[in-house]
Amino acid sequence: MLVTIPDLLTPEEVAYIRQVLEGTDWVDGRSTAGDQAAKVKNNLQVPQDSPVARELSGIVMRALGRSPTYSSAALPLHVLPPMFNRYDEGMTFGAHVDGSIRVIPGTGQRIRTDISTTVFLTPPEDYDGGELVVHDTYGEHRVKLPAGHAVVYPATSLHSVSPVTRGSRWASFFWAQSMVRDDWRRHMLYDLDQSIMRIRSMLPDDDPAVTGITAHYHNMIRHWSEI
Ligand SMILES: O=C(O)CCC(=O)C(=O)O
Ligand SMILES: [Fe+2]
Repeated sequence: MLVTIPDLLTPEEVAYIRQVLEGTDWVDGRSTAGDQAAKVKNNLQVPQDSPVARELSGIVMRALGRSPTYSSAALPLHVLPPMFNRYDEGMTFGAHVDGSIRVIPGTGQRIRTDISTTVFLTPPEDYDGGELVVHDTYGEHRVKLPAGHAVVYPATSLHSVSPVTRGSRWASFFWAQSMVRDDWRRHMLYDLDQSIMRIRSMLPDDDPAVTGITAHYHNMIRHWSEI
């Protein structure tokens, strides 16, 4: 399941993050990639342990905390600190699958990467190319969103970033371990949650139909979650 989250970051947050990123050092993105991904990866990243990365990561984490869409789509158990990357003209990231296990810097805790997220930080009119291309069972999805918007997709899917042919594409990207490992189950829960919200806009919260379907949602989570 691929879910877009409009305005995850406010325009002020995007402007602040971009301003800080303007003045920071970037390193070769291959430093955090596994063997196969490193061969097809050509981008730049902010070093994960730099004070800038830590500060900006916090802004993105707080934005996730206020997003009901992220919570509902990802059902996150652990979120790795968001990182920051850029693709200047000619840069690209070929087809790869993200590494399945990553270590939370500082704590050493291992997390399983169930869900990948990209938060776009550059307005689409400022660059050509640079689409995130996600392959799933229904085919290929090309994603290029306004600055501040995010896309959430299963970390199990093959994906790539097409070459940037003009300008520079900046983004924040990160992984989460979900309480529900299976993408199809998460999809069903997300659809059910959307339907519950529509039903709740039509019926009072104490209507037996509302309590019944809400109980069903929670019982499915209880049944499927690993925490
Ligand atoms: O830049 C992006 O949108 C995705 C980055 C990515 O796929 C990765 O770092 O593994
Ligand atoms: Fe990736």
